Amino acid sequence: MTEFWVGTSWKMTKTLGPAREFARGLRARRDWPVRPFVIPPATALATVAAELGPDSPVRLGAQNAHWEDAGAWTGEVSVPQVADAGATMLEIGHSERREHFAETDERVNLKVHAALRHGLLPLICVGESAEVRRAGGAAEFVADQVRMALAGVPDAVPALIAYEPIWAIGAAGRPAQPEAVAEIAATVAAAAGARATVLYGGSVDLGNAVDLALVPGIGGLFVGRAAWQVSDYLSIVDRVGERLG
Ligand SMILES: O=C[C@H](O)COP(=O)(O)O
Repeated sequence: MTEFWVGTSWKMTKTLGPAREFARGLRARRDWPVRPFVIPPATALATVAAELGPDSPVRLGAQNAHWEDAGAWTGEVSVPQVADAGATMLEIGHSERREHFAETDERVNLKVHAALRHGLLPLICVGESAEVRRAGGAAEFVADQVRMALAGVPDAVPALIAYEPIWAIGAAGRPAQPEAVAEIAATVAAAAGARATVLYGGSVDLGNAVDLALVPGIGGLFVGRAAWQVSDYLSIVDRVGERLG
């Protein structure tokens, strides 16, 4: 297995049946040429964890958790709760959460600390809007997001940073060019130091995965729609694994 990460977030898709089916497809896989991870909705975490089994090489993540450990926060889940359900990593600061759920840089930082307090690996999402990129401020914007997310976190603590430009995400998005990704990967590395592994996300698919995986400074791919079928996810894993292996 290379150290290169390839994972998918299901966002708000899949009830328990399809979640179980995806997890069975992962469990059936014996050899992994990359470091796999899957990030189901909170409702499916325990089911997927049970299907994967205790020693699975597939890392399980939660899409969100509150920064407090417990309390009167109706509708929220805490880091201890998602950990109890099987998560060992925590996605924080996805642009959809920043835009729709008031996930500010301050809250991102609180959630990073909460994840680390409970031994979860933070997967911190950063990325600029189309307006910021057009104005020439993408690198500075992303560097600021990274610095604020990691404020107060000791240098030696590992973290994954997913660079996901907002304009690249989703059905209306277009994948970033490798040159732009390389520039931001270097920017993130400078802001976060050696503890950070930089992933790229935003309209990754089978056709562009290798080009994006080969970008200097990129240590993983974070895939959405193109990996929501387990066979499609495994095709991306295989194609990237063949080129990096
Ligand atoms: O969580 C994954 C990213 O938001 C990318 O989503 P996408 O591959 O569907 O553009």
